Amino acid sequence: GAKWTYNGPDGEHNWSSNYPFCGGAFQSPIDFQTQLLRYDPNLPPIQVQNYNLSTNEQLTLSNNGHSVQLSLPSHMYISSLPHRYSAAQLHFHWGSSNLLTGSEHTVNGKRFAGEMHVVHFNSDKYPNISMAVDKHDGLAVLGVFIEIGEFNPAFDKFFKYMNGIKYRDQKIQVPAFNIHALLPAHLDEYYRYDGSLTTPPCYPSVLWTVFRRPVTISRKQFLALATALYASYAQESTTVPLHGNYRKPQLADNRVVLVSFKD
Ligand SMILES: NS(=O)(=O)c1c(F)c(F)c(S(=O)(=O)CCO)c(N[C@H]2CCCc3ccccc32)c1F
Ligand SMILES: [Zn+2]
Repeated sequence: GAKWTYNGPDGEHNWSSNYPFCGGAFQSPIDFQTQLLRYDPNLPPIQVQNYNLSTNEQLTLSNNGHSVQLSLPSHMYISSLPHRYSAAQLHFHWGSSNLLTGSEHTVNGKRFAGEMHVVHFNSDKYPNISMAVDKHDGLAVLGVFIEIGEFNPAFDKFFKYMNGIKYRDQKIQVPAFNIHALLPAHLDEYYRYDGSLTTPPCYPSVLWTVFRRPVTISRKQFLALATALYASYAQESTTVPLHGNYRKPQLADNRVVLVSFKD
């Protein structure tokens, strides 16, 4: 599709000229404002299966020009939703080296340092993510806020390979590891709403689950993420740093955000 960026003439305010859904309803991310929240006691804890991958599996770590993404095998899935949602990939959104605020969702205007998304597709109904990506019940994304704090050994399982994918479309194979270790504590506490892809084509096809509790990574780990990658190709003479890859909050319209916690 047409090229798009997070800033400049192809930035998010112009996405809708090439990608009409980006100007439509049910867009993501949104700001989780207290007055939008409604406690729902029937929201079950999130349960995932087969996230503890064996180290003799290999995953593809790639720089797609918009984010760093890690491919995930489809035998990983979410088991606590009405349909089975099988994993496809995980990726990140972050700020920049001097702007430690790059999450997409915000909580009463508070922006976290970054946000991880684990993208799944409805494998009960669709054979692969390409067939699911534009269907109303096609995708389920788990969102995890990232804060600066303690060093996080789980993230280093692939952060240490970032120098191999500095430029757009570079990819490497990395040993698989326990993806569950990337998730926060308390998978029973989360925000839930109907939304969209936060990048073009912005299809309103995502059941969002954003965990209340953040994970922490160290400042050194965050800077590695925020400064290692370029959105430009290796052979290009002008380098374009890959940072600030987060969409601003969209209108909630009259959407309700369900929460699984009372406080
Ligand atoms: N924030 S977000 O909405 O979760 C989100 C991103 F922000 C994001 F950058 C990506 S991307 O890395 O693929 C680059 C642009 O599509 C995705 N990809 C998804 C949806 C598009 C098709 C597809 C096909 C295979 C695997 C994953 C995906 C994405 F879903
Ligand atoms: Zn994302």
